[in-house]
Amino acid sequence: MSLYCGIAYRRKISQGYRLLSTYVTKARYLFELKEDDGACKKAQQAGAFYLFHSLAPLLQTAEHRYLVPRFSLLEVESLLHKFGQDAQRIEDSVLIGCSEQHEAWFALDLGLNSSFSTHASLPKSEVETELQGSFIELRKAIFQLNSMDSSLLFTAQALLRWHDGHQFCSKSGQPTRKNIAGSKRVCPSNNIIYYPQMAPVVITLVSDGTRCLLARQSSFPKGMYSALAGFCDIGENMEEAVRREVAEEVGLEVENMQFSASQHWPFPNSSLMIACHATVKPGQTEKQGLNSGPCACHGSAYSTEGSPDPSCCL
Ligand SMILES: NC(=O)C1=CN([C@@H]2O[C@H](COP(=O)(O)OP(=O)(O)OC[C@H]3O[C@@H](n4cnc5c(N)ncnc54)[C@H](O)[C@@H]3O)[C@@H](O)[C@H]2O)C=CC1
Ligand SMILES: [Mg+2]
Repeated sequence: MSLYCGIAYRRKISQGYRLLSTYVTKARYLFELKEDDGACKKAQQAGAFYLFHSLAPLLQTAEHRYLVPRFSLLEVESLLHKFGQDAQRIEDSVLIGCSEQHEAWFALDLGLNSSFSTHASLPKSEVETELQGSFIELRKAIFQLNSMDSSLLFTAQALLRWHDGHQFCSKSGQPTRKNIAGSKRVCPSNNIIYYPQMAPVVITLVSDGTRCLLARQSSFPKGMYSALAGFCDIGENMEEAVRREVAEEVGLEVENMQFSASQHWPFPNSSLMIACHATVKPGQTEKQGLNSGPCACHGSAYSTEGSPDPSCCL
């Protein structure tokens, strides 16, 4: 279906929302907010805002867990007013989801320099005092957040980071303009549309049927091992990326593979982590890293320096 037909179809269908599942109506509502600036602005009126400072989310502590406070549009406006800024800064916010009742959720970064040149970063510690919370690095907070909060904050951070890094058109050099939802940026001089991007990454647990292979990079903390991961090259499908990464990093040839699960991962930039299980032939389990040469560390993990650095254990 063409995009135009798709929108018309969705509008027509919207009259019959009640007949559709909650998930479908929610997905279509979010699509509408991404396409229609007026609808998205209206949704901000009754929406909820998650606040960030230089990509760190505002969190509050409660019994060894982090809570993620949300603010109404009025509360955000009043906060901005208190720090000498006007409500125009809210146009820097990005849509990150909505509730089943269609309360739209947005994220706004008060620390990044605003696209509106008059709006500088707000003072972090004064905002923290005012809001009775702390801006905490997301990586450090992950394990004290519930899964819904961490998924929303992952999305928010990735989107805020993408907008911060894509303020100019790579063809004309002119400033690009975001739509209200933040689902795209457009260059006014040539109408090129930029959409948020993420890089596909395969992460593969290799096995010979009885044992699994873990490896470590020299940048990992001591004692940390993981499955093999790598960015997909342009033109590759998932299967080719798995075969190449396993060959490159540990010198093994994959015989079979199976998709297992996937996850968005915002660090250090937005990736779509595609998790697979792969097997190598039982007779072909001699590993050969790029830097470490053949290894025969059956049963015990060891580390060599250098990167990429498959210190492995099969
Ligand atoms: N086992 C692991 O190494 C784990 C990795 N991850 C995630 O997977 C990602 C990929 O894993 P790596 O082993 O680092 O990948 P990798 O094995 O492909 O090596 C990284 C190198 O790939 C090149 N590269 C190609 N496309 C790139 C792109 N779009 N962005 C950045 N570099 C690119 C760069 O030269 C970079 O130094 C990591 O950034 C990390 O976020 C997550 C959990 C575990
Ligand atoms: Mg790798």
